[in-house]
Amino acid sequence: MNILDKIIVDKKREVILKKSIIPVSQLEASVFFGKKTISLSDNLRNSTSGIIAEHKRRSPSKAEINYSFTVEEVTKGYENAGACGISVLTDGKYFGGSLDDLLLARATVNIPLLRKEFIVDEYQILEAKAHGADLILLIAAVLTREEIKTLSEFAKSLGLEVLLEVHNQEELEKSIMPTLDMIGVNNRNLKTFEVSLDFSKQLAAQIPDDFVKVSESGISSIEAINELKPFGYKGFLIGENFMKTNNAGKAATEFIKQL
Ligand SMILES: O=P(O)(O)OC[C@@H](O)[C@@H](O)c1c[nH]c2ccccc12
Repeated sequence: MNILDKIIVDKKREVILKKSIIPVSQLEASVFFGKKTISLSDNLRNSTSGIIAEHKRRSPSKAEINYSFTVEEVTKGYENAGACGISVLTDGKYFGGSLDDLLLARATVNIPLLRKEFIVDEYQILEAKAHGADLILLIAAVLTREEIKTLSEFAKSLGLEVLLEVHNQEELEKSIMPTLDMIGVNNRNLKTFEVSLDFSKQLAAQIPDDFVKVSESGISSIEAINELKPFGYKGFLIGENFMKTNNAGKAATEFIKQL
């Protein structure tokens, strides 16, 4: 079994357990159900930098990136740096994140927040809304077209935007539908961890213009962004490059200043 399959098996068990402990009615009682969300796609369309900065403590490909920051200092730093939005990893087992991280981020910043999670069930979208997210991620590699449709429609019904992540042409072709706002090409193969900007470059032309194009992972230089922009990319998701420093906010500030 590859790592992605393992994560999904664990995630499905986790969702079953959580559903039995926290009922939907409790999630729906959250103050965030009465609040409007902020649009990341609008921010990206109107930005010259397009940076979506990620809060990421560790990953399956890197045992430890950084455990010494608080969520507040990282997210405040990203907001002050001029990021268009922030991605918050909420998976615990593989990424060391939590829904509390999302809640703390929401209490700290006023820019769009992505719940970065392996979403397999509508329940997780309710959790995202209940903890202050503005958008969710759907990963084409682990969902059928029917699932992408149901989950994205559900997200939209709650006012959340949808970023759909693909890694190859087949995933892209099966996924295109009007309930998506942004399409992200992951430069990292989640099954093998191979990273190359070529994945973004190769798929760009096949992404219809109605979706904001986002390039995700393995971006660590201004040159990389300048290479990707001519392919139509408006958003750039960066985690490790900021989180591995001793001041993520400062690293993001210095990066964005050059764009
Ligand atoms: O740290 P990086 O290489 O800058 O990557 C950030 C982000 O793209 C990556 O964390 C990511 C992209 N898609 C995902 C899906 C699940 C978990 C994590 C991810």
